[in-house]
Amino acid sequence: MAVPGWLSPGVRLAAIARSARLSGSAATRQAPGAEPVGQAALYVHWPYCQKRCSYCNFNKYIPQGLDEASMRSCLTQEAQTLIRLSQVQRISSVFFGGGTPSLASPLTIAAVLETVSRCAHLAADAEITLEANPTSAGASQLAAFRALGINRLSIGIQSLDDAELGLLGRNHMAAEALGTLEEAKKLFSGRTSIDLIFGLPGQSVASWTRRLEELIQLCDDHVSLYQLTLERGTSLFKQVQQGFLPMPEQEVVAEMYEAAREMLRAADFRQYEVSNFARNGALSAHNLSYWQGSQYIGIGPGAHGRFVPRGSGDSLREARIQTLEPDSWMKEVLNFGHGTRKRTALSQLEVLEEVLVLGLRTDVGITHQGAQVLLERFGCAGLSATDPPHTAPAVLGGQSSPRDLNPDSSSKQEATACSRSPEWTGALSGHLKILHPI
Ligand SMILES: C[S@@+](CC[C@H](N)C(=O)[O-])C[C@H]1O[C@@H](n2cnc3c(N)ncnc32)[C@H](O)[C@@H]1O
Ligand SMILES: C[S@@+](CC[C@H](N)C(=O)[O-])C[C@H]1O[C@@H](n2cnc3c(N)ncnc32)[C@H](O)[C@@H]1O
Ligand code: SF4
Repeated sequence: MAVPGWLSPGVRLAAIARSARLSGSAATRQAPGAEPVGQAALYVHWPYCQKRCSYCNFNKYIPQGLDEASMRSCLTQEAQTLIRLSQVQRISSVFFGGGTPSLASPLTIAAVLETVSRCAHLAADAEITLEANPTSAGASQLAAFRALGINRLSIGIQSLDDAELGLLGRNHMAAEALGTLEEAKKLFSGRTSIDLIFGLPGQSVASWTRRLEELIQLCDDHVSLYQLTLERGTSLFKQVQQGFLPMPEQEVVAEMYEAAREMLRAADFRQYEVSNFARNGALSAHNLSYWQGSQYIGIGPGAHGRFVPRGSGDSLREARIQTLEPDSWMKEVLNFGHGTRKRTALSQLEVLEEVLVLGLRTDVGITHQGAQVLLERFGCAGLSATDPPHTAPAVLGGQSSPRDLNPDSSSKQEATACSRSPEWTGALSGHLKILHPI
């Protein structure tokens, strides 16, 4: 299963399993995988931060003599190359993530948006998100970002406790976070999101819920809650390994999560994904498009993408990763027009697996209607999602059980075989009955 790690920061399987119980609530969104092929979401990675947080292993660098004009020109060049390669006519949403994209100059953000609008249709009301760190440097430009077209802001508040912020190695204090939130709510009313982390060393259920209660009084209409993941290679990981910091027990962390869900529900938030809560319909269109299995293009160092490179005559969706290190990435963009380091053609079965796993993260889950669309889209029209598993001889090199149906190979020939295989459909049917037992 090749779902990128960044899709689930801090969320463990236990939490996913818990949230699967949500499956089956009001199905108002588009069926998974039903996105028109002529459109994609666009992710733009800004790889720089002012300081390394103690827990973070995302692709980020502390800049030394950053040449922002070159970075800008490479981002626009890569956006142009990959949008053309995908042949999409419409970009449905744009997300500037990082790293700390609020440290980029408004000129850079504007240049990327201008290029996107030149290469494809970007609707005036398309969701365009920027992640901001609540430092004075990050917050000072918010009005400028709003003016150039950013219409959703995601603020990395993480905690309202200064001691916890110190432990996390953040370079902001709780007061700055609250100041940035106030400012953001004026500029991005109804479209300001906050990120919080729970399950920190030394944190108790009581200290977590007290701070969360405070934030629920002050926040806007979107909250993301991430359980801390101890990532190898981070300084927090080392401190915990060496016994200097005690991690809370898993049961305590589970209690934190359940308590937070309850509090947010009481404040009219809908939990629409394992880690995400929205009220007044403020669901993130961009992040939803990941969970719905839509195409997305990733530009910038280390960005991930999932799209069909129709411009080169291909018809299979590819998982793409851009070169991680910014200077190497820039050289590649200058030489080739893009810095794609890894391309993996995905078989239809692999795409379907991703769609199923990601769909399970949402409250809508995998519905019968969505399953039908999937079956039709992946070449199995006419077979019902509730058909019993077939037992005919396997086509996939002797594999016969659902668990085995995960071919590493992604050759086009095999993908075609997969899509028509009765075993494949049977495996899917079996899964669907488990996932959505209405
Ligand atoms: C990679 S950051 C980028 C945005 C911005 N620089 C910030 O720190 O908010 C996006 C989100 O991932 C979260 N994150 C990063 N590492 C994490 C970890 N080890 N466990 C849980 N969440 C993590 C961050 O806290 C943040 O809310
Ligand atoms: C953890 S999510 C936080 C989203 C936020 N809570 C919101 O509601 O908008 C955002 C982070 O995931 C990572 N990310 C998102 N899309 C990505 C992509 N296509 N390629 C690489 N990283 C991505 C980036 O590090 C980004 O900072
Ligand atoms: S500011 Fe965000 S991206 Fe940068 S190190 Fe901290 S958590 Fe990671």
